[in-house]
Amino acid sequence: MTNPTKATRTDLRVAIAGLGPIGTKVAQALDRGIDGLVLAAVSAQNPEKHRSWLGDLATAPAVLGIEKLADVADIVIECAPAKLIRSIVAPFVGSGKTAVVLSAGALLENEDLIELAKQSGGQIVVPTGALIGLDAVTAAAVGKIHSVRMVTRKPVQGLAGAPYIVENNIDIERITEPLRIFEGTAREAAKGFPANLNVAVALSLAGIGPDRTRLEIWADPTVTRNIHRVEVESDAARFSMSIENIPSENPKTGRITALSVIAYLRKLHAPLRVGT
Ligand SMILES: NC(=O)C1=CN([C@@H]2O[C@H](COP(=O)(O)OP(=O)(O)OC[C@H]3O[C@@H](n4cnc5c(N)ncnc54)[C@H](O)[C@@H]3O)[C@@H](O)[C@H]2O)C=CC1
Ligand SMILES: O=C([O-])CC(=O)C(=O)O
Repeated sequence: MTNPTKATRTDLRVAIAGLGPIGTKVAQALDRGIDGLVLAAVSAQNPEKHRSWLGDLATAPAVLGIEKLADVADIVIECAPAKLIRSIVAPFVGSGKTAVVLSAGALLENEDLIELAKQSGGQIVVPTGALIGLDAVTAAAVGKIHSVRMVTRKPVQGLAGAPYIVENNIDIERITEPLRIFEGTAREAAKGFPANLNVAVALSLAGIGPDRTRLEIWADPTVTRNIHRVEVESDAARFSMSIENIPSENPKTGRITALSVIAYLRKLHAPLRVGT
């Protein structure tokens, strides 16, 4: 028997832009069922490549170009190459909808998207992703944060090909011990490592901004995980946190990133929300 007091609600329609390790896992989780949400559409560069597993889903989503997603969905999960951020996010936030942005580094060069969301009543959500503790950082930022420092260590294949490494002719392929390859701000890291250090930008947006958040990056042949250690000094608390991410099929991307998006989606209609 149905509960007569239970309000009826229309499911929110979710679109996924980019079917790499993040998009694939989130699509499968939505298909298995997340309360109040339905997977409406996906975008892929090469839809043919995904035909088999998409065909195994209980409910097949529409497969559309990124420019069509906002016609059929209320929320988009942007998990595509960073250069596509504007074409994915603008149609959603410009029509008062939500865009969950994984390519957080690219927000710094597309800050007007935040203004667009403000004008249109939309929202850009940067999930905690591959990082840890952004709830504590946003809480500390309500008071005064004095400093935020992050040290990242990645195996060589988690950094290979980054523009900063190529432009500076840094030879990391043959290193046998840890090598510090970068020291600077989160803004500088976003330019030099657009597909490797979104976490640094997410941290900076939660805290004291991309120009005051300091970062070191180490190429470390002795580790197999993407390791981030963060230290925060504030007038409310001093805290340090670290996370050791197991890489997904994309060595630059930790497995936990997709789980963070799924956790966010589960919270949207949950009767109990834990964490800010
Ligand atoms: N915020 C965070 O904590 C983290 C963010 N990221 C970022 O999230 C994004 C996605 O990560 P991954 O899934 O590992 O990336 P990926 O590069 O493995 O997958 C992206 C997918 O988008 C597809 N694509 C390319 N052009 C497309 C188009 N025009 N339309 C639709 N799809 C297109 C690609 O074929 C690929 O399958 C990246 O920008 C990555 O840097 C990754 C890890 C952590
Ligand atoms: O920030 C990123 O783009 C990815 C990352 O470091 C991780 O998954 O550990």
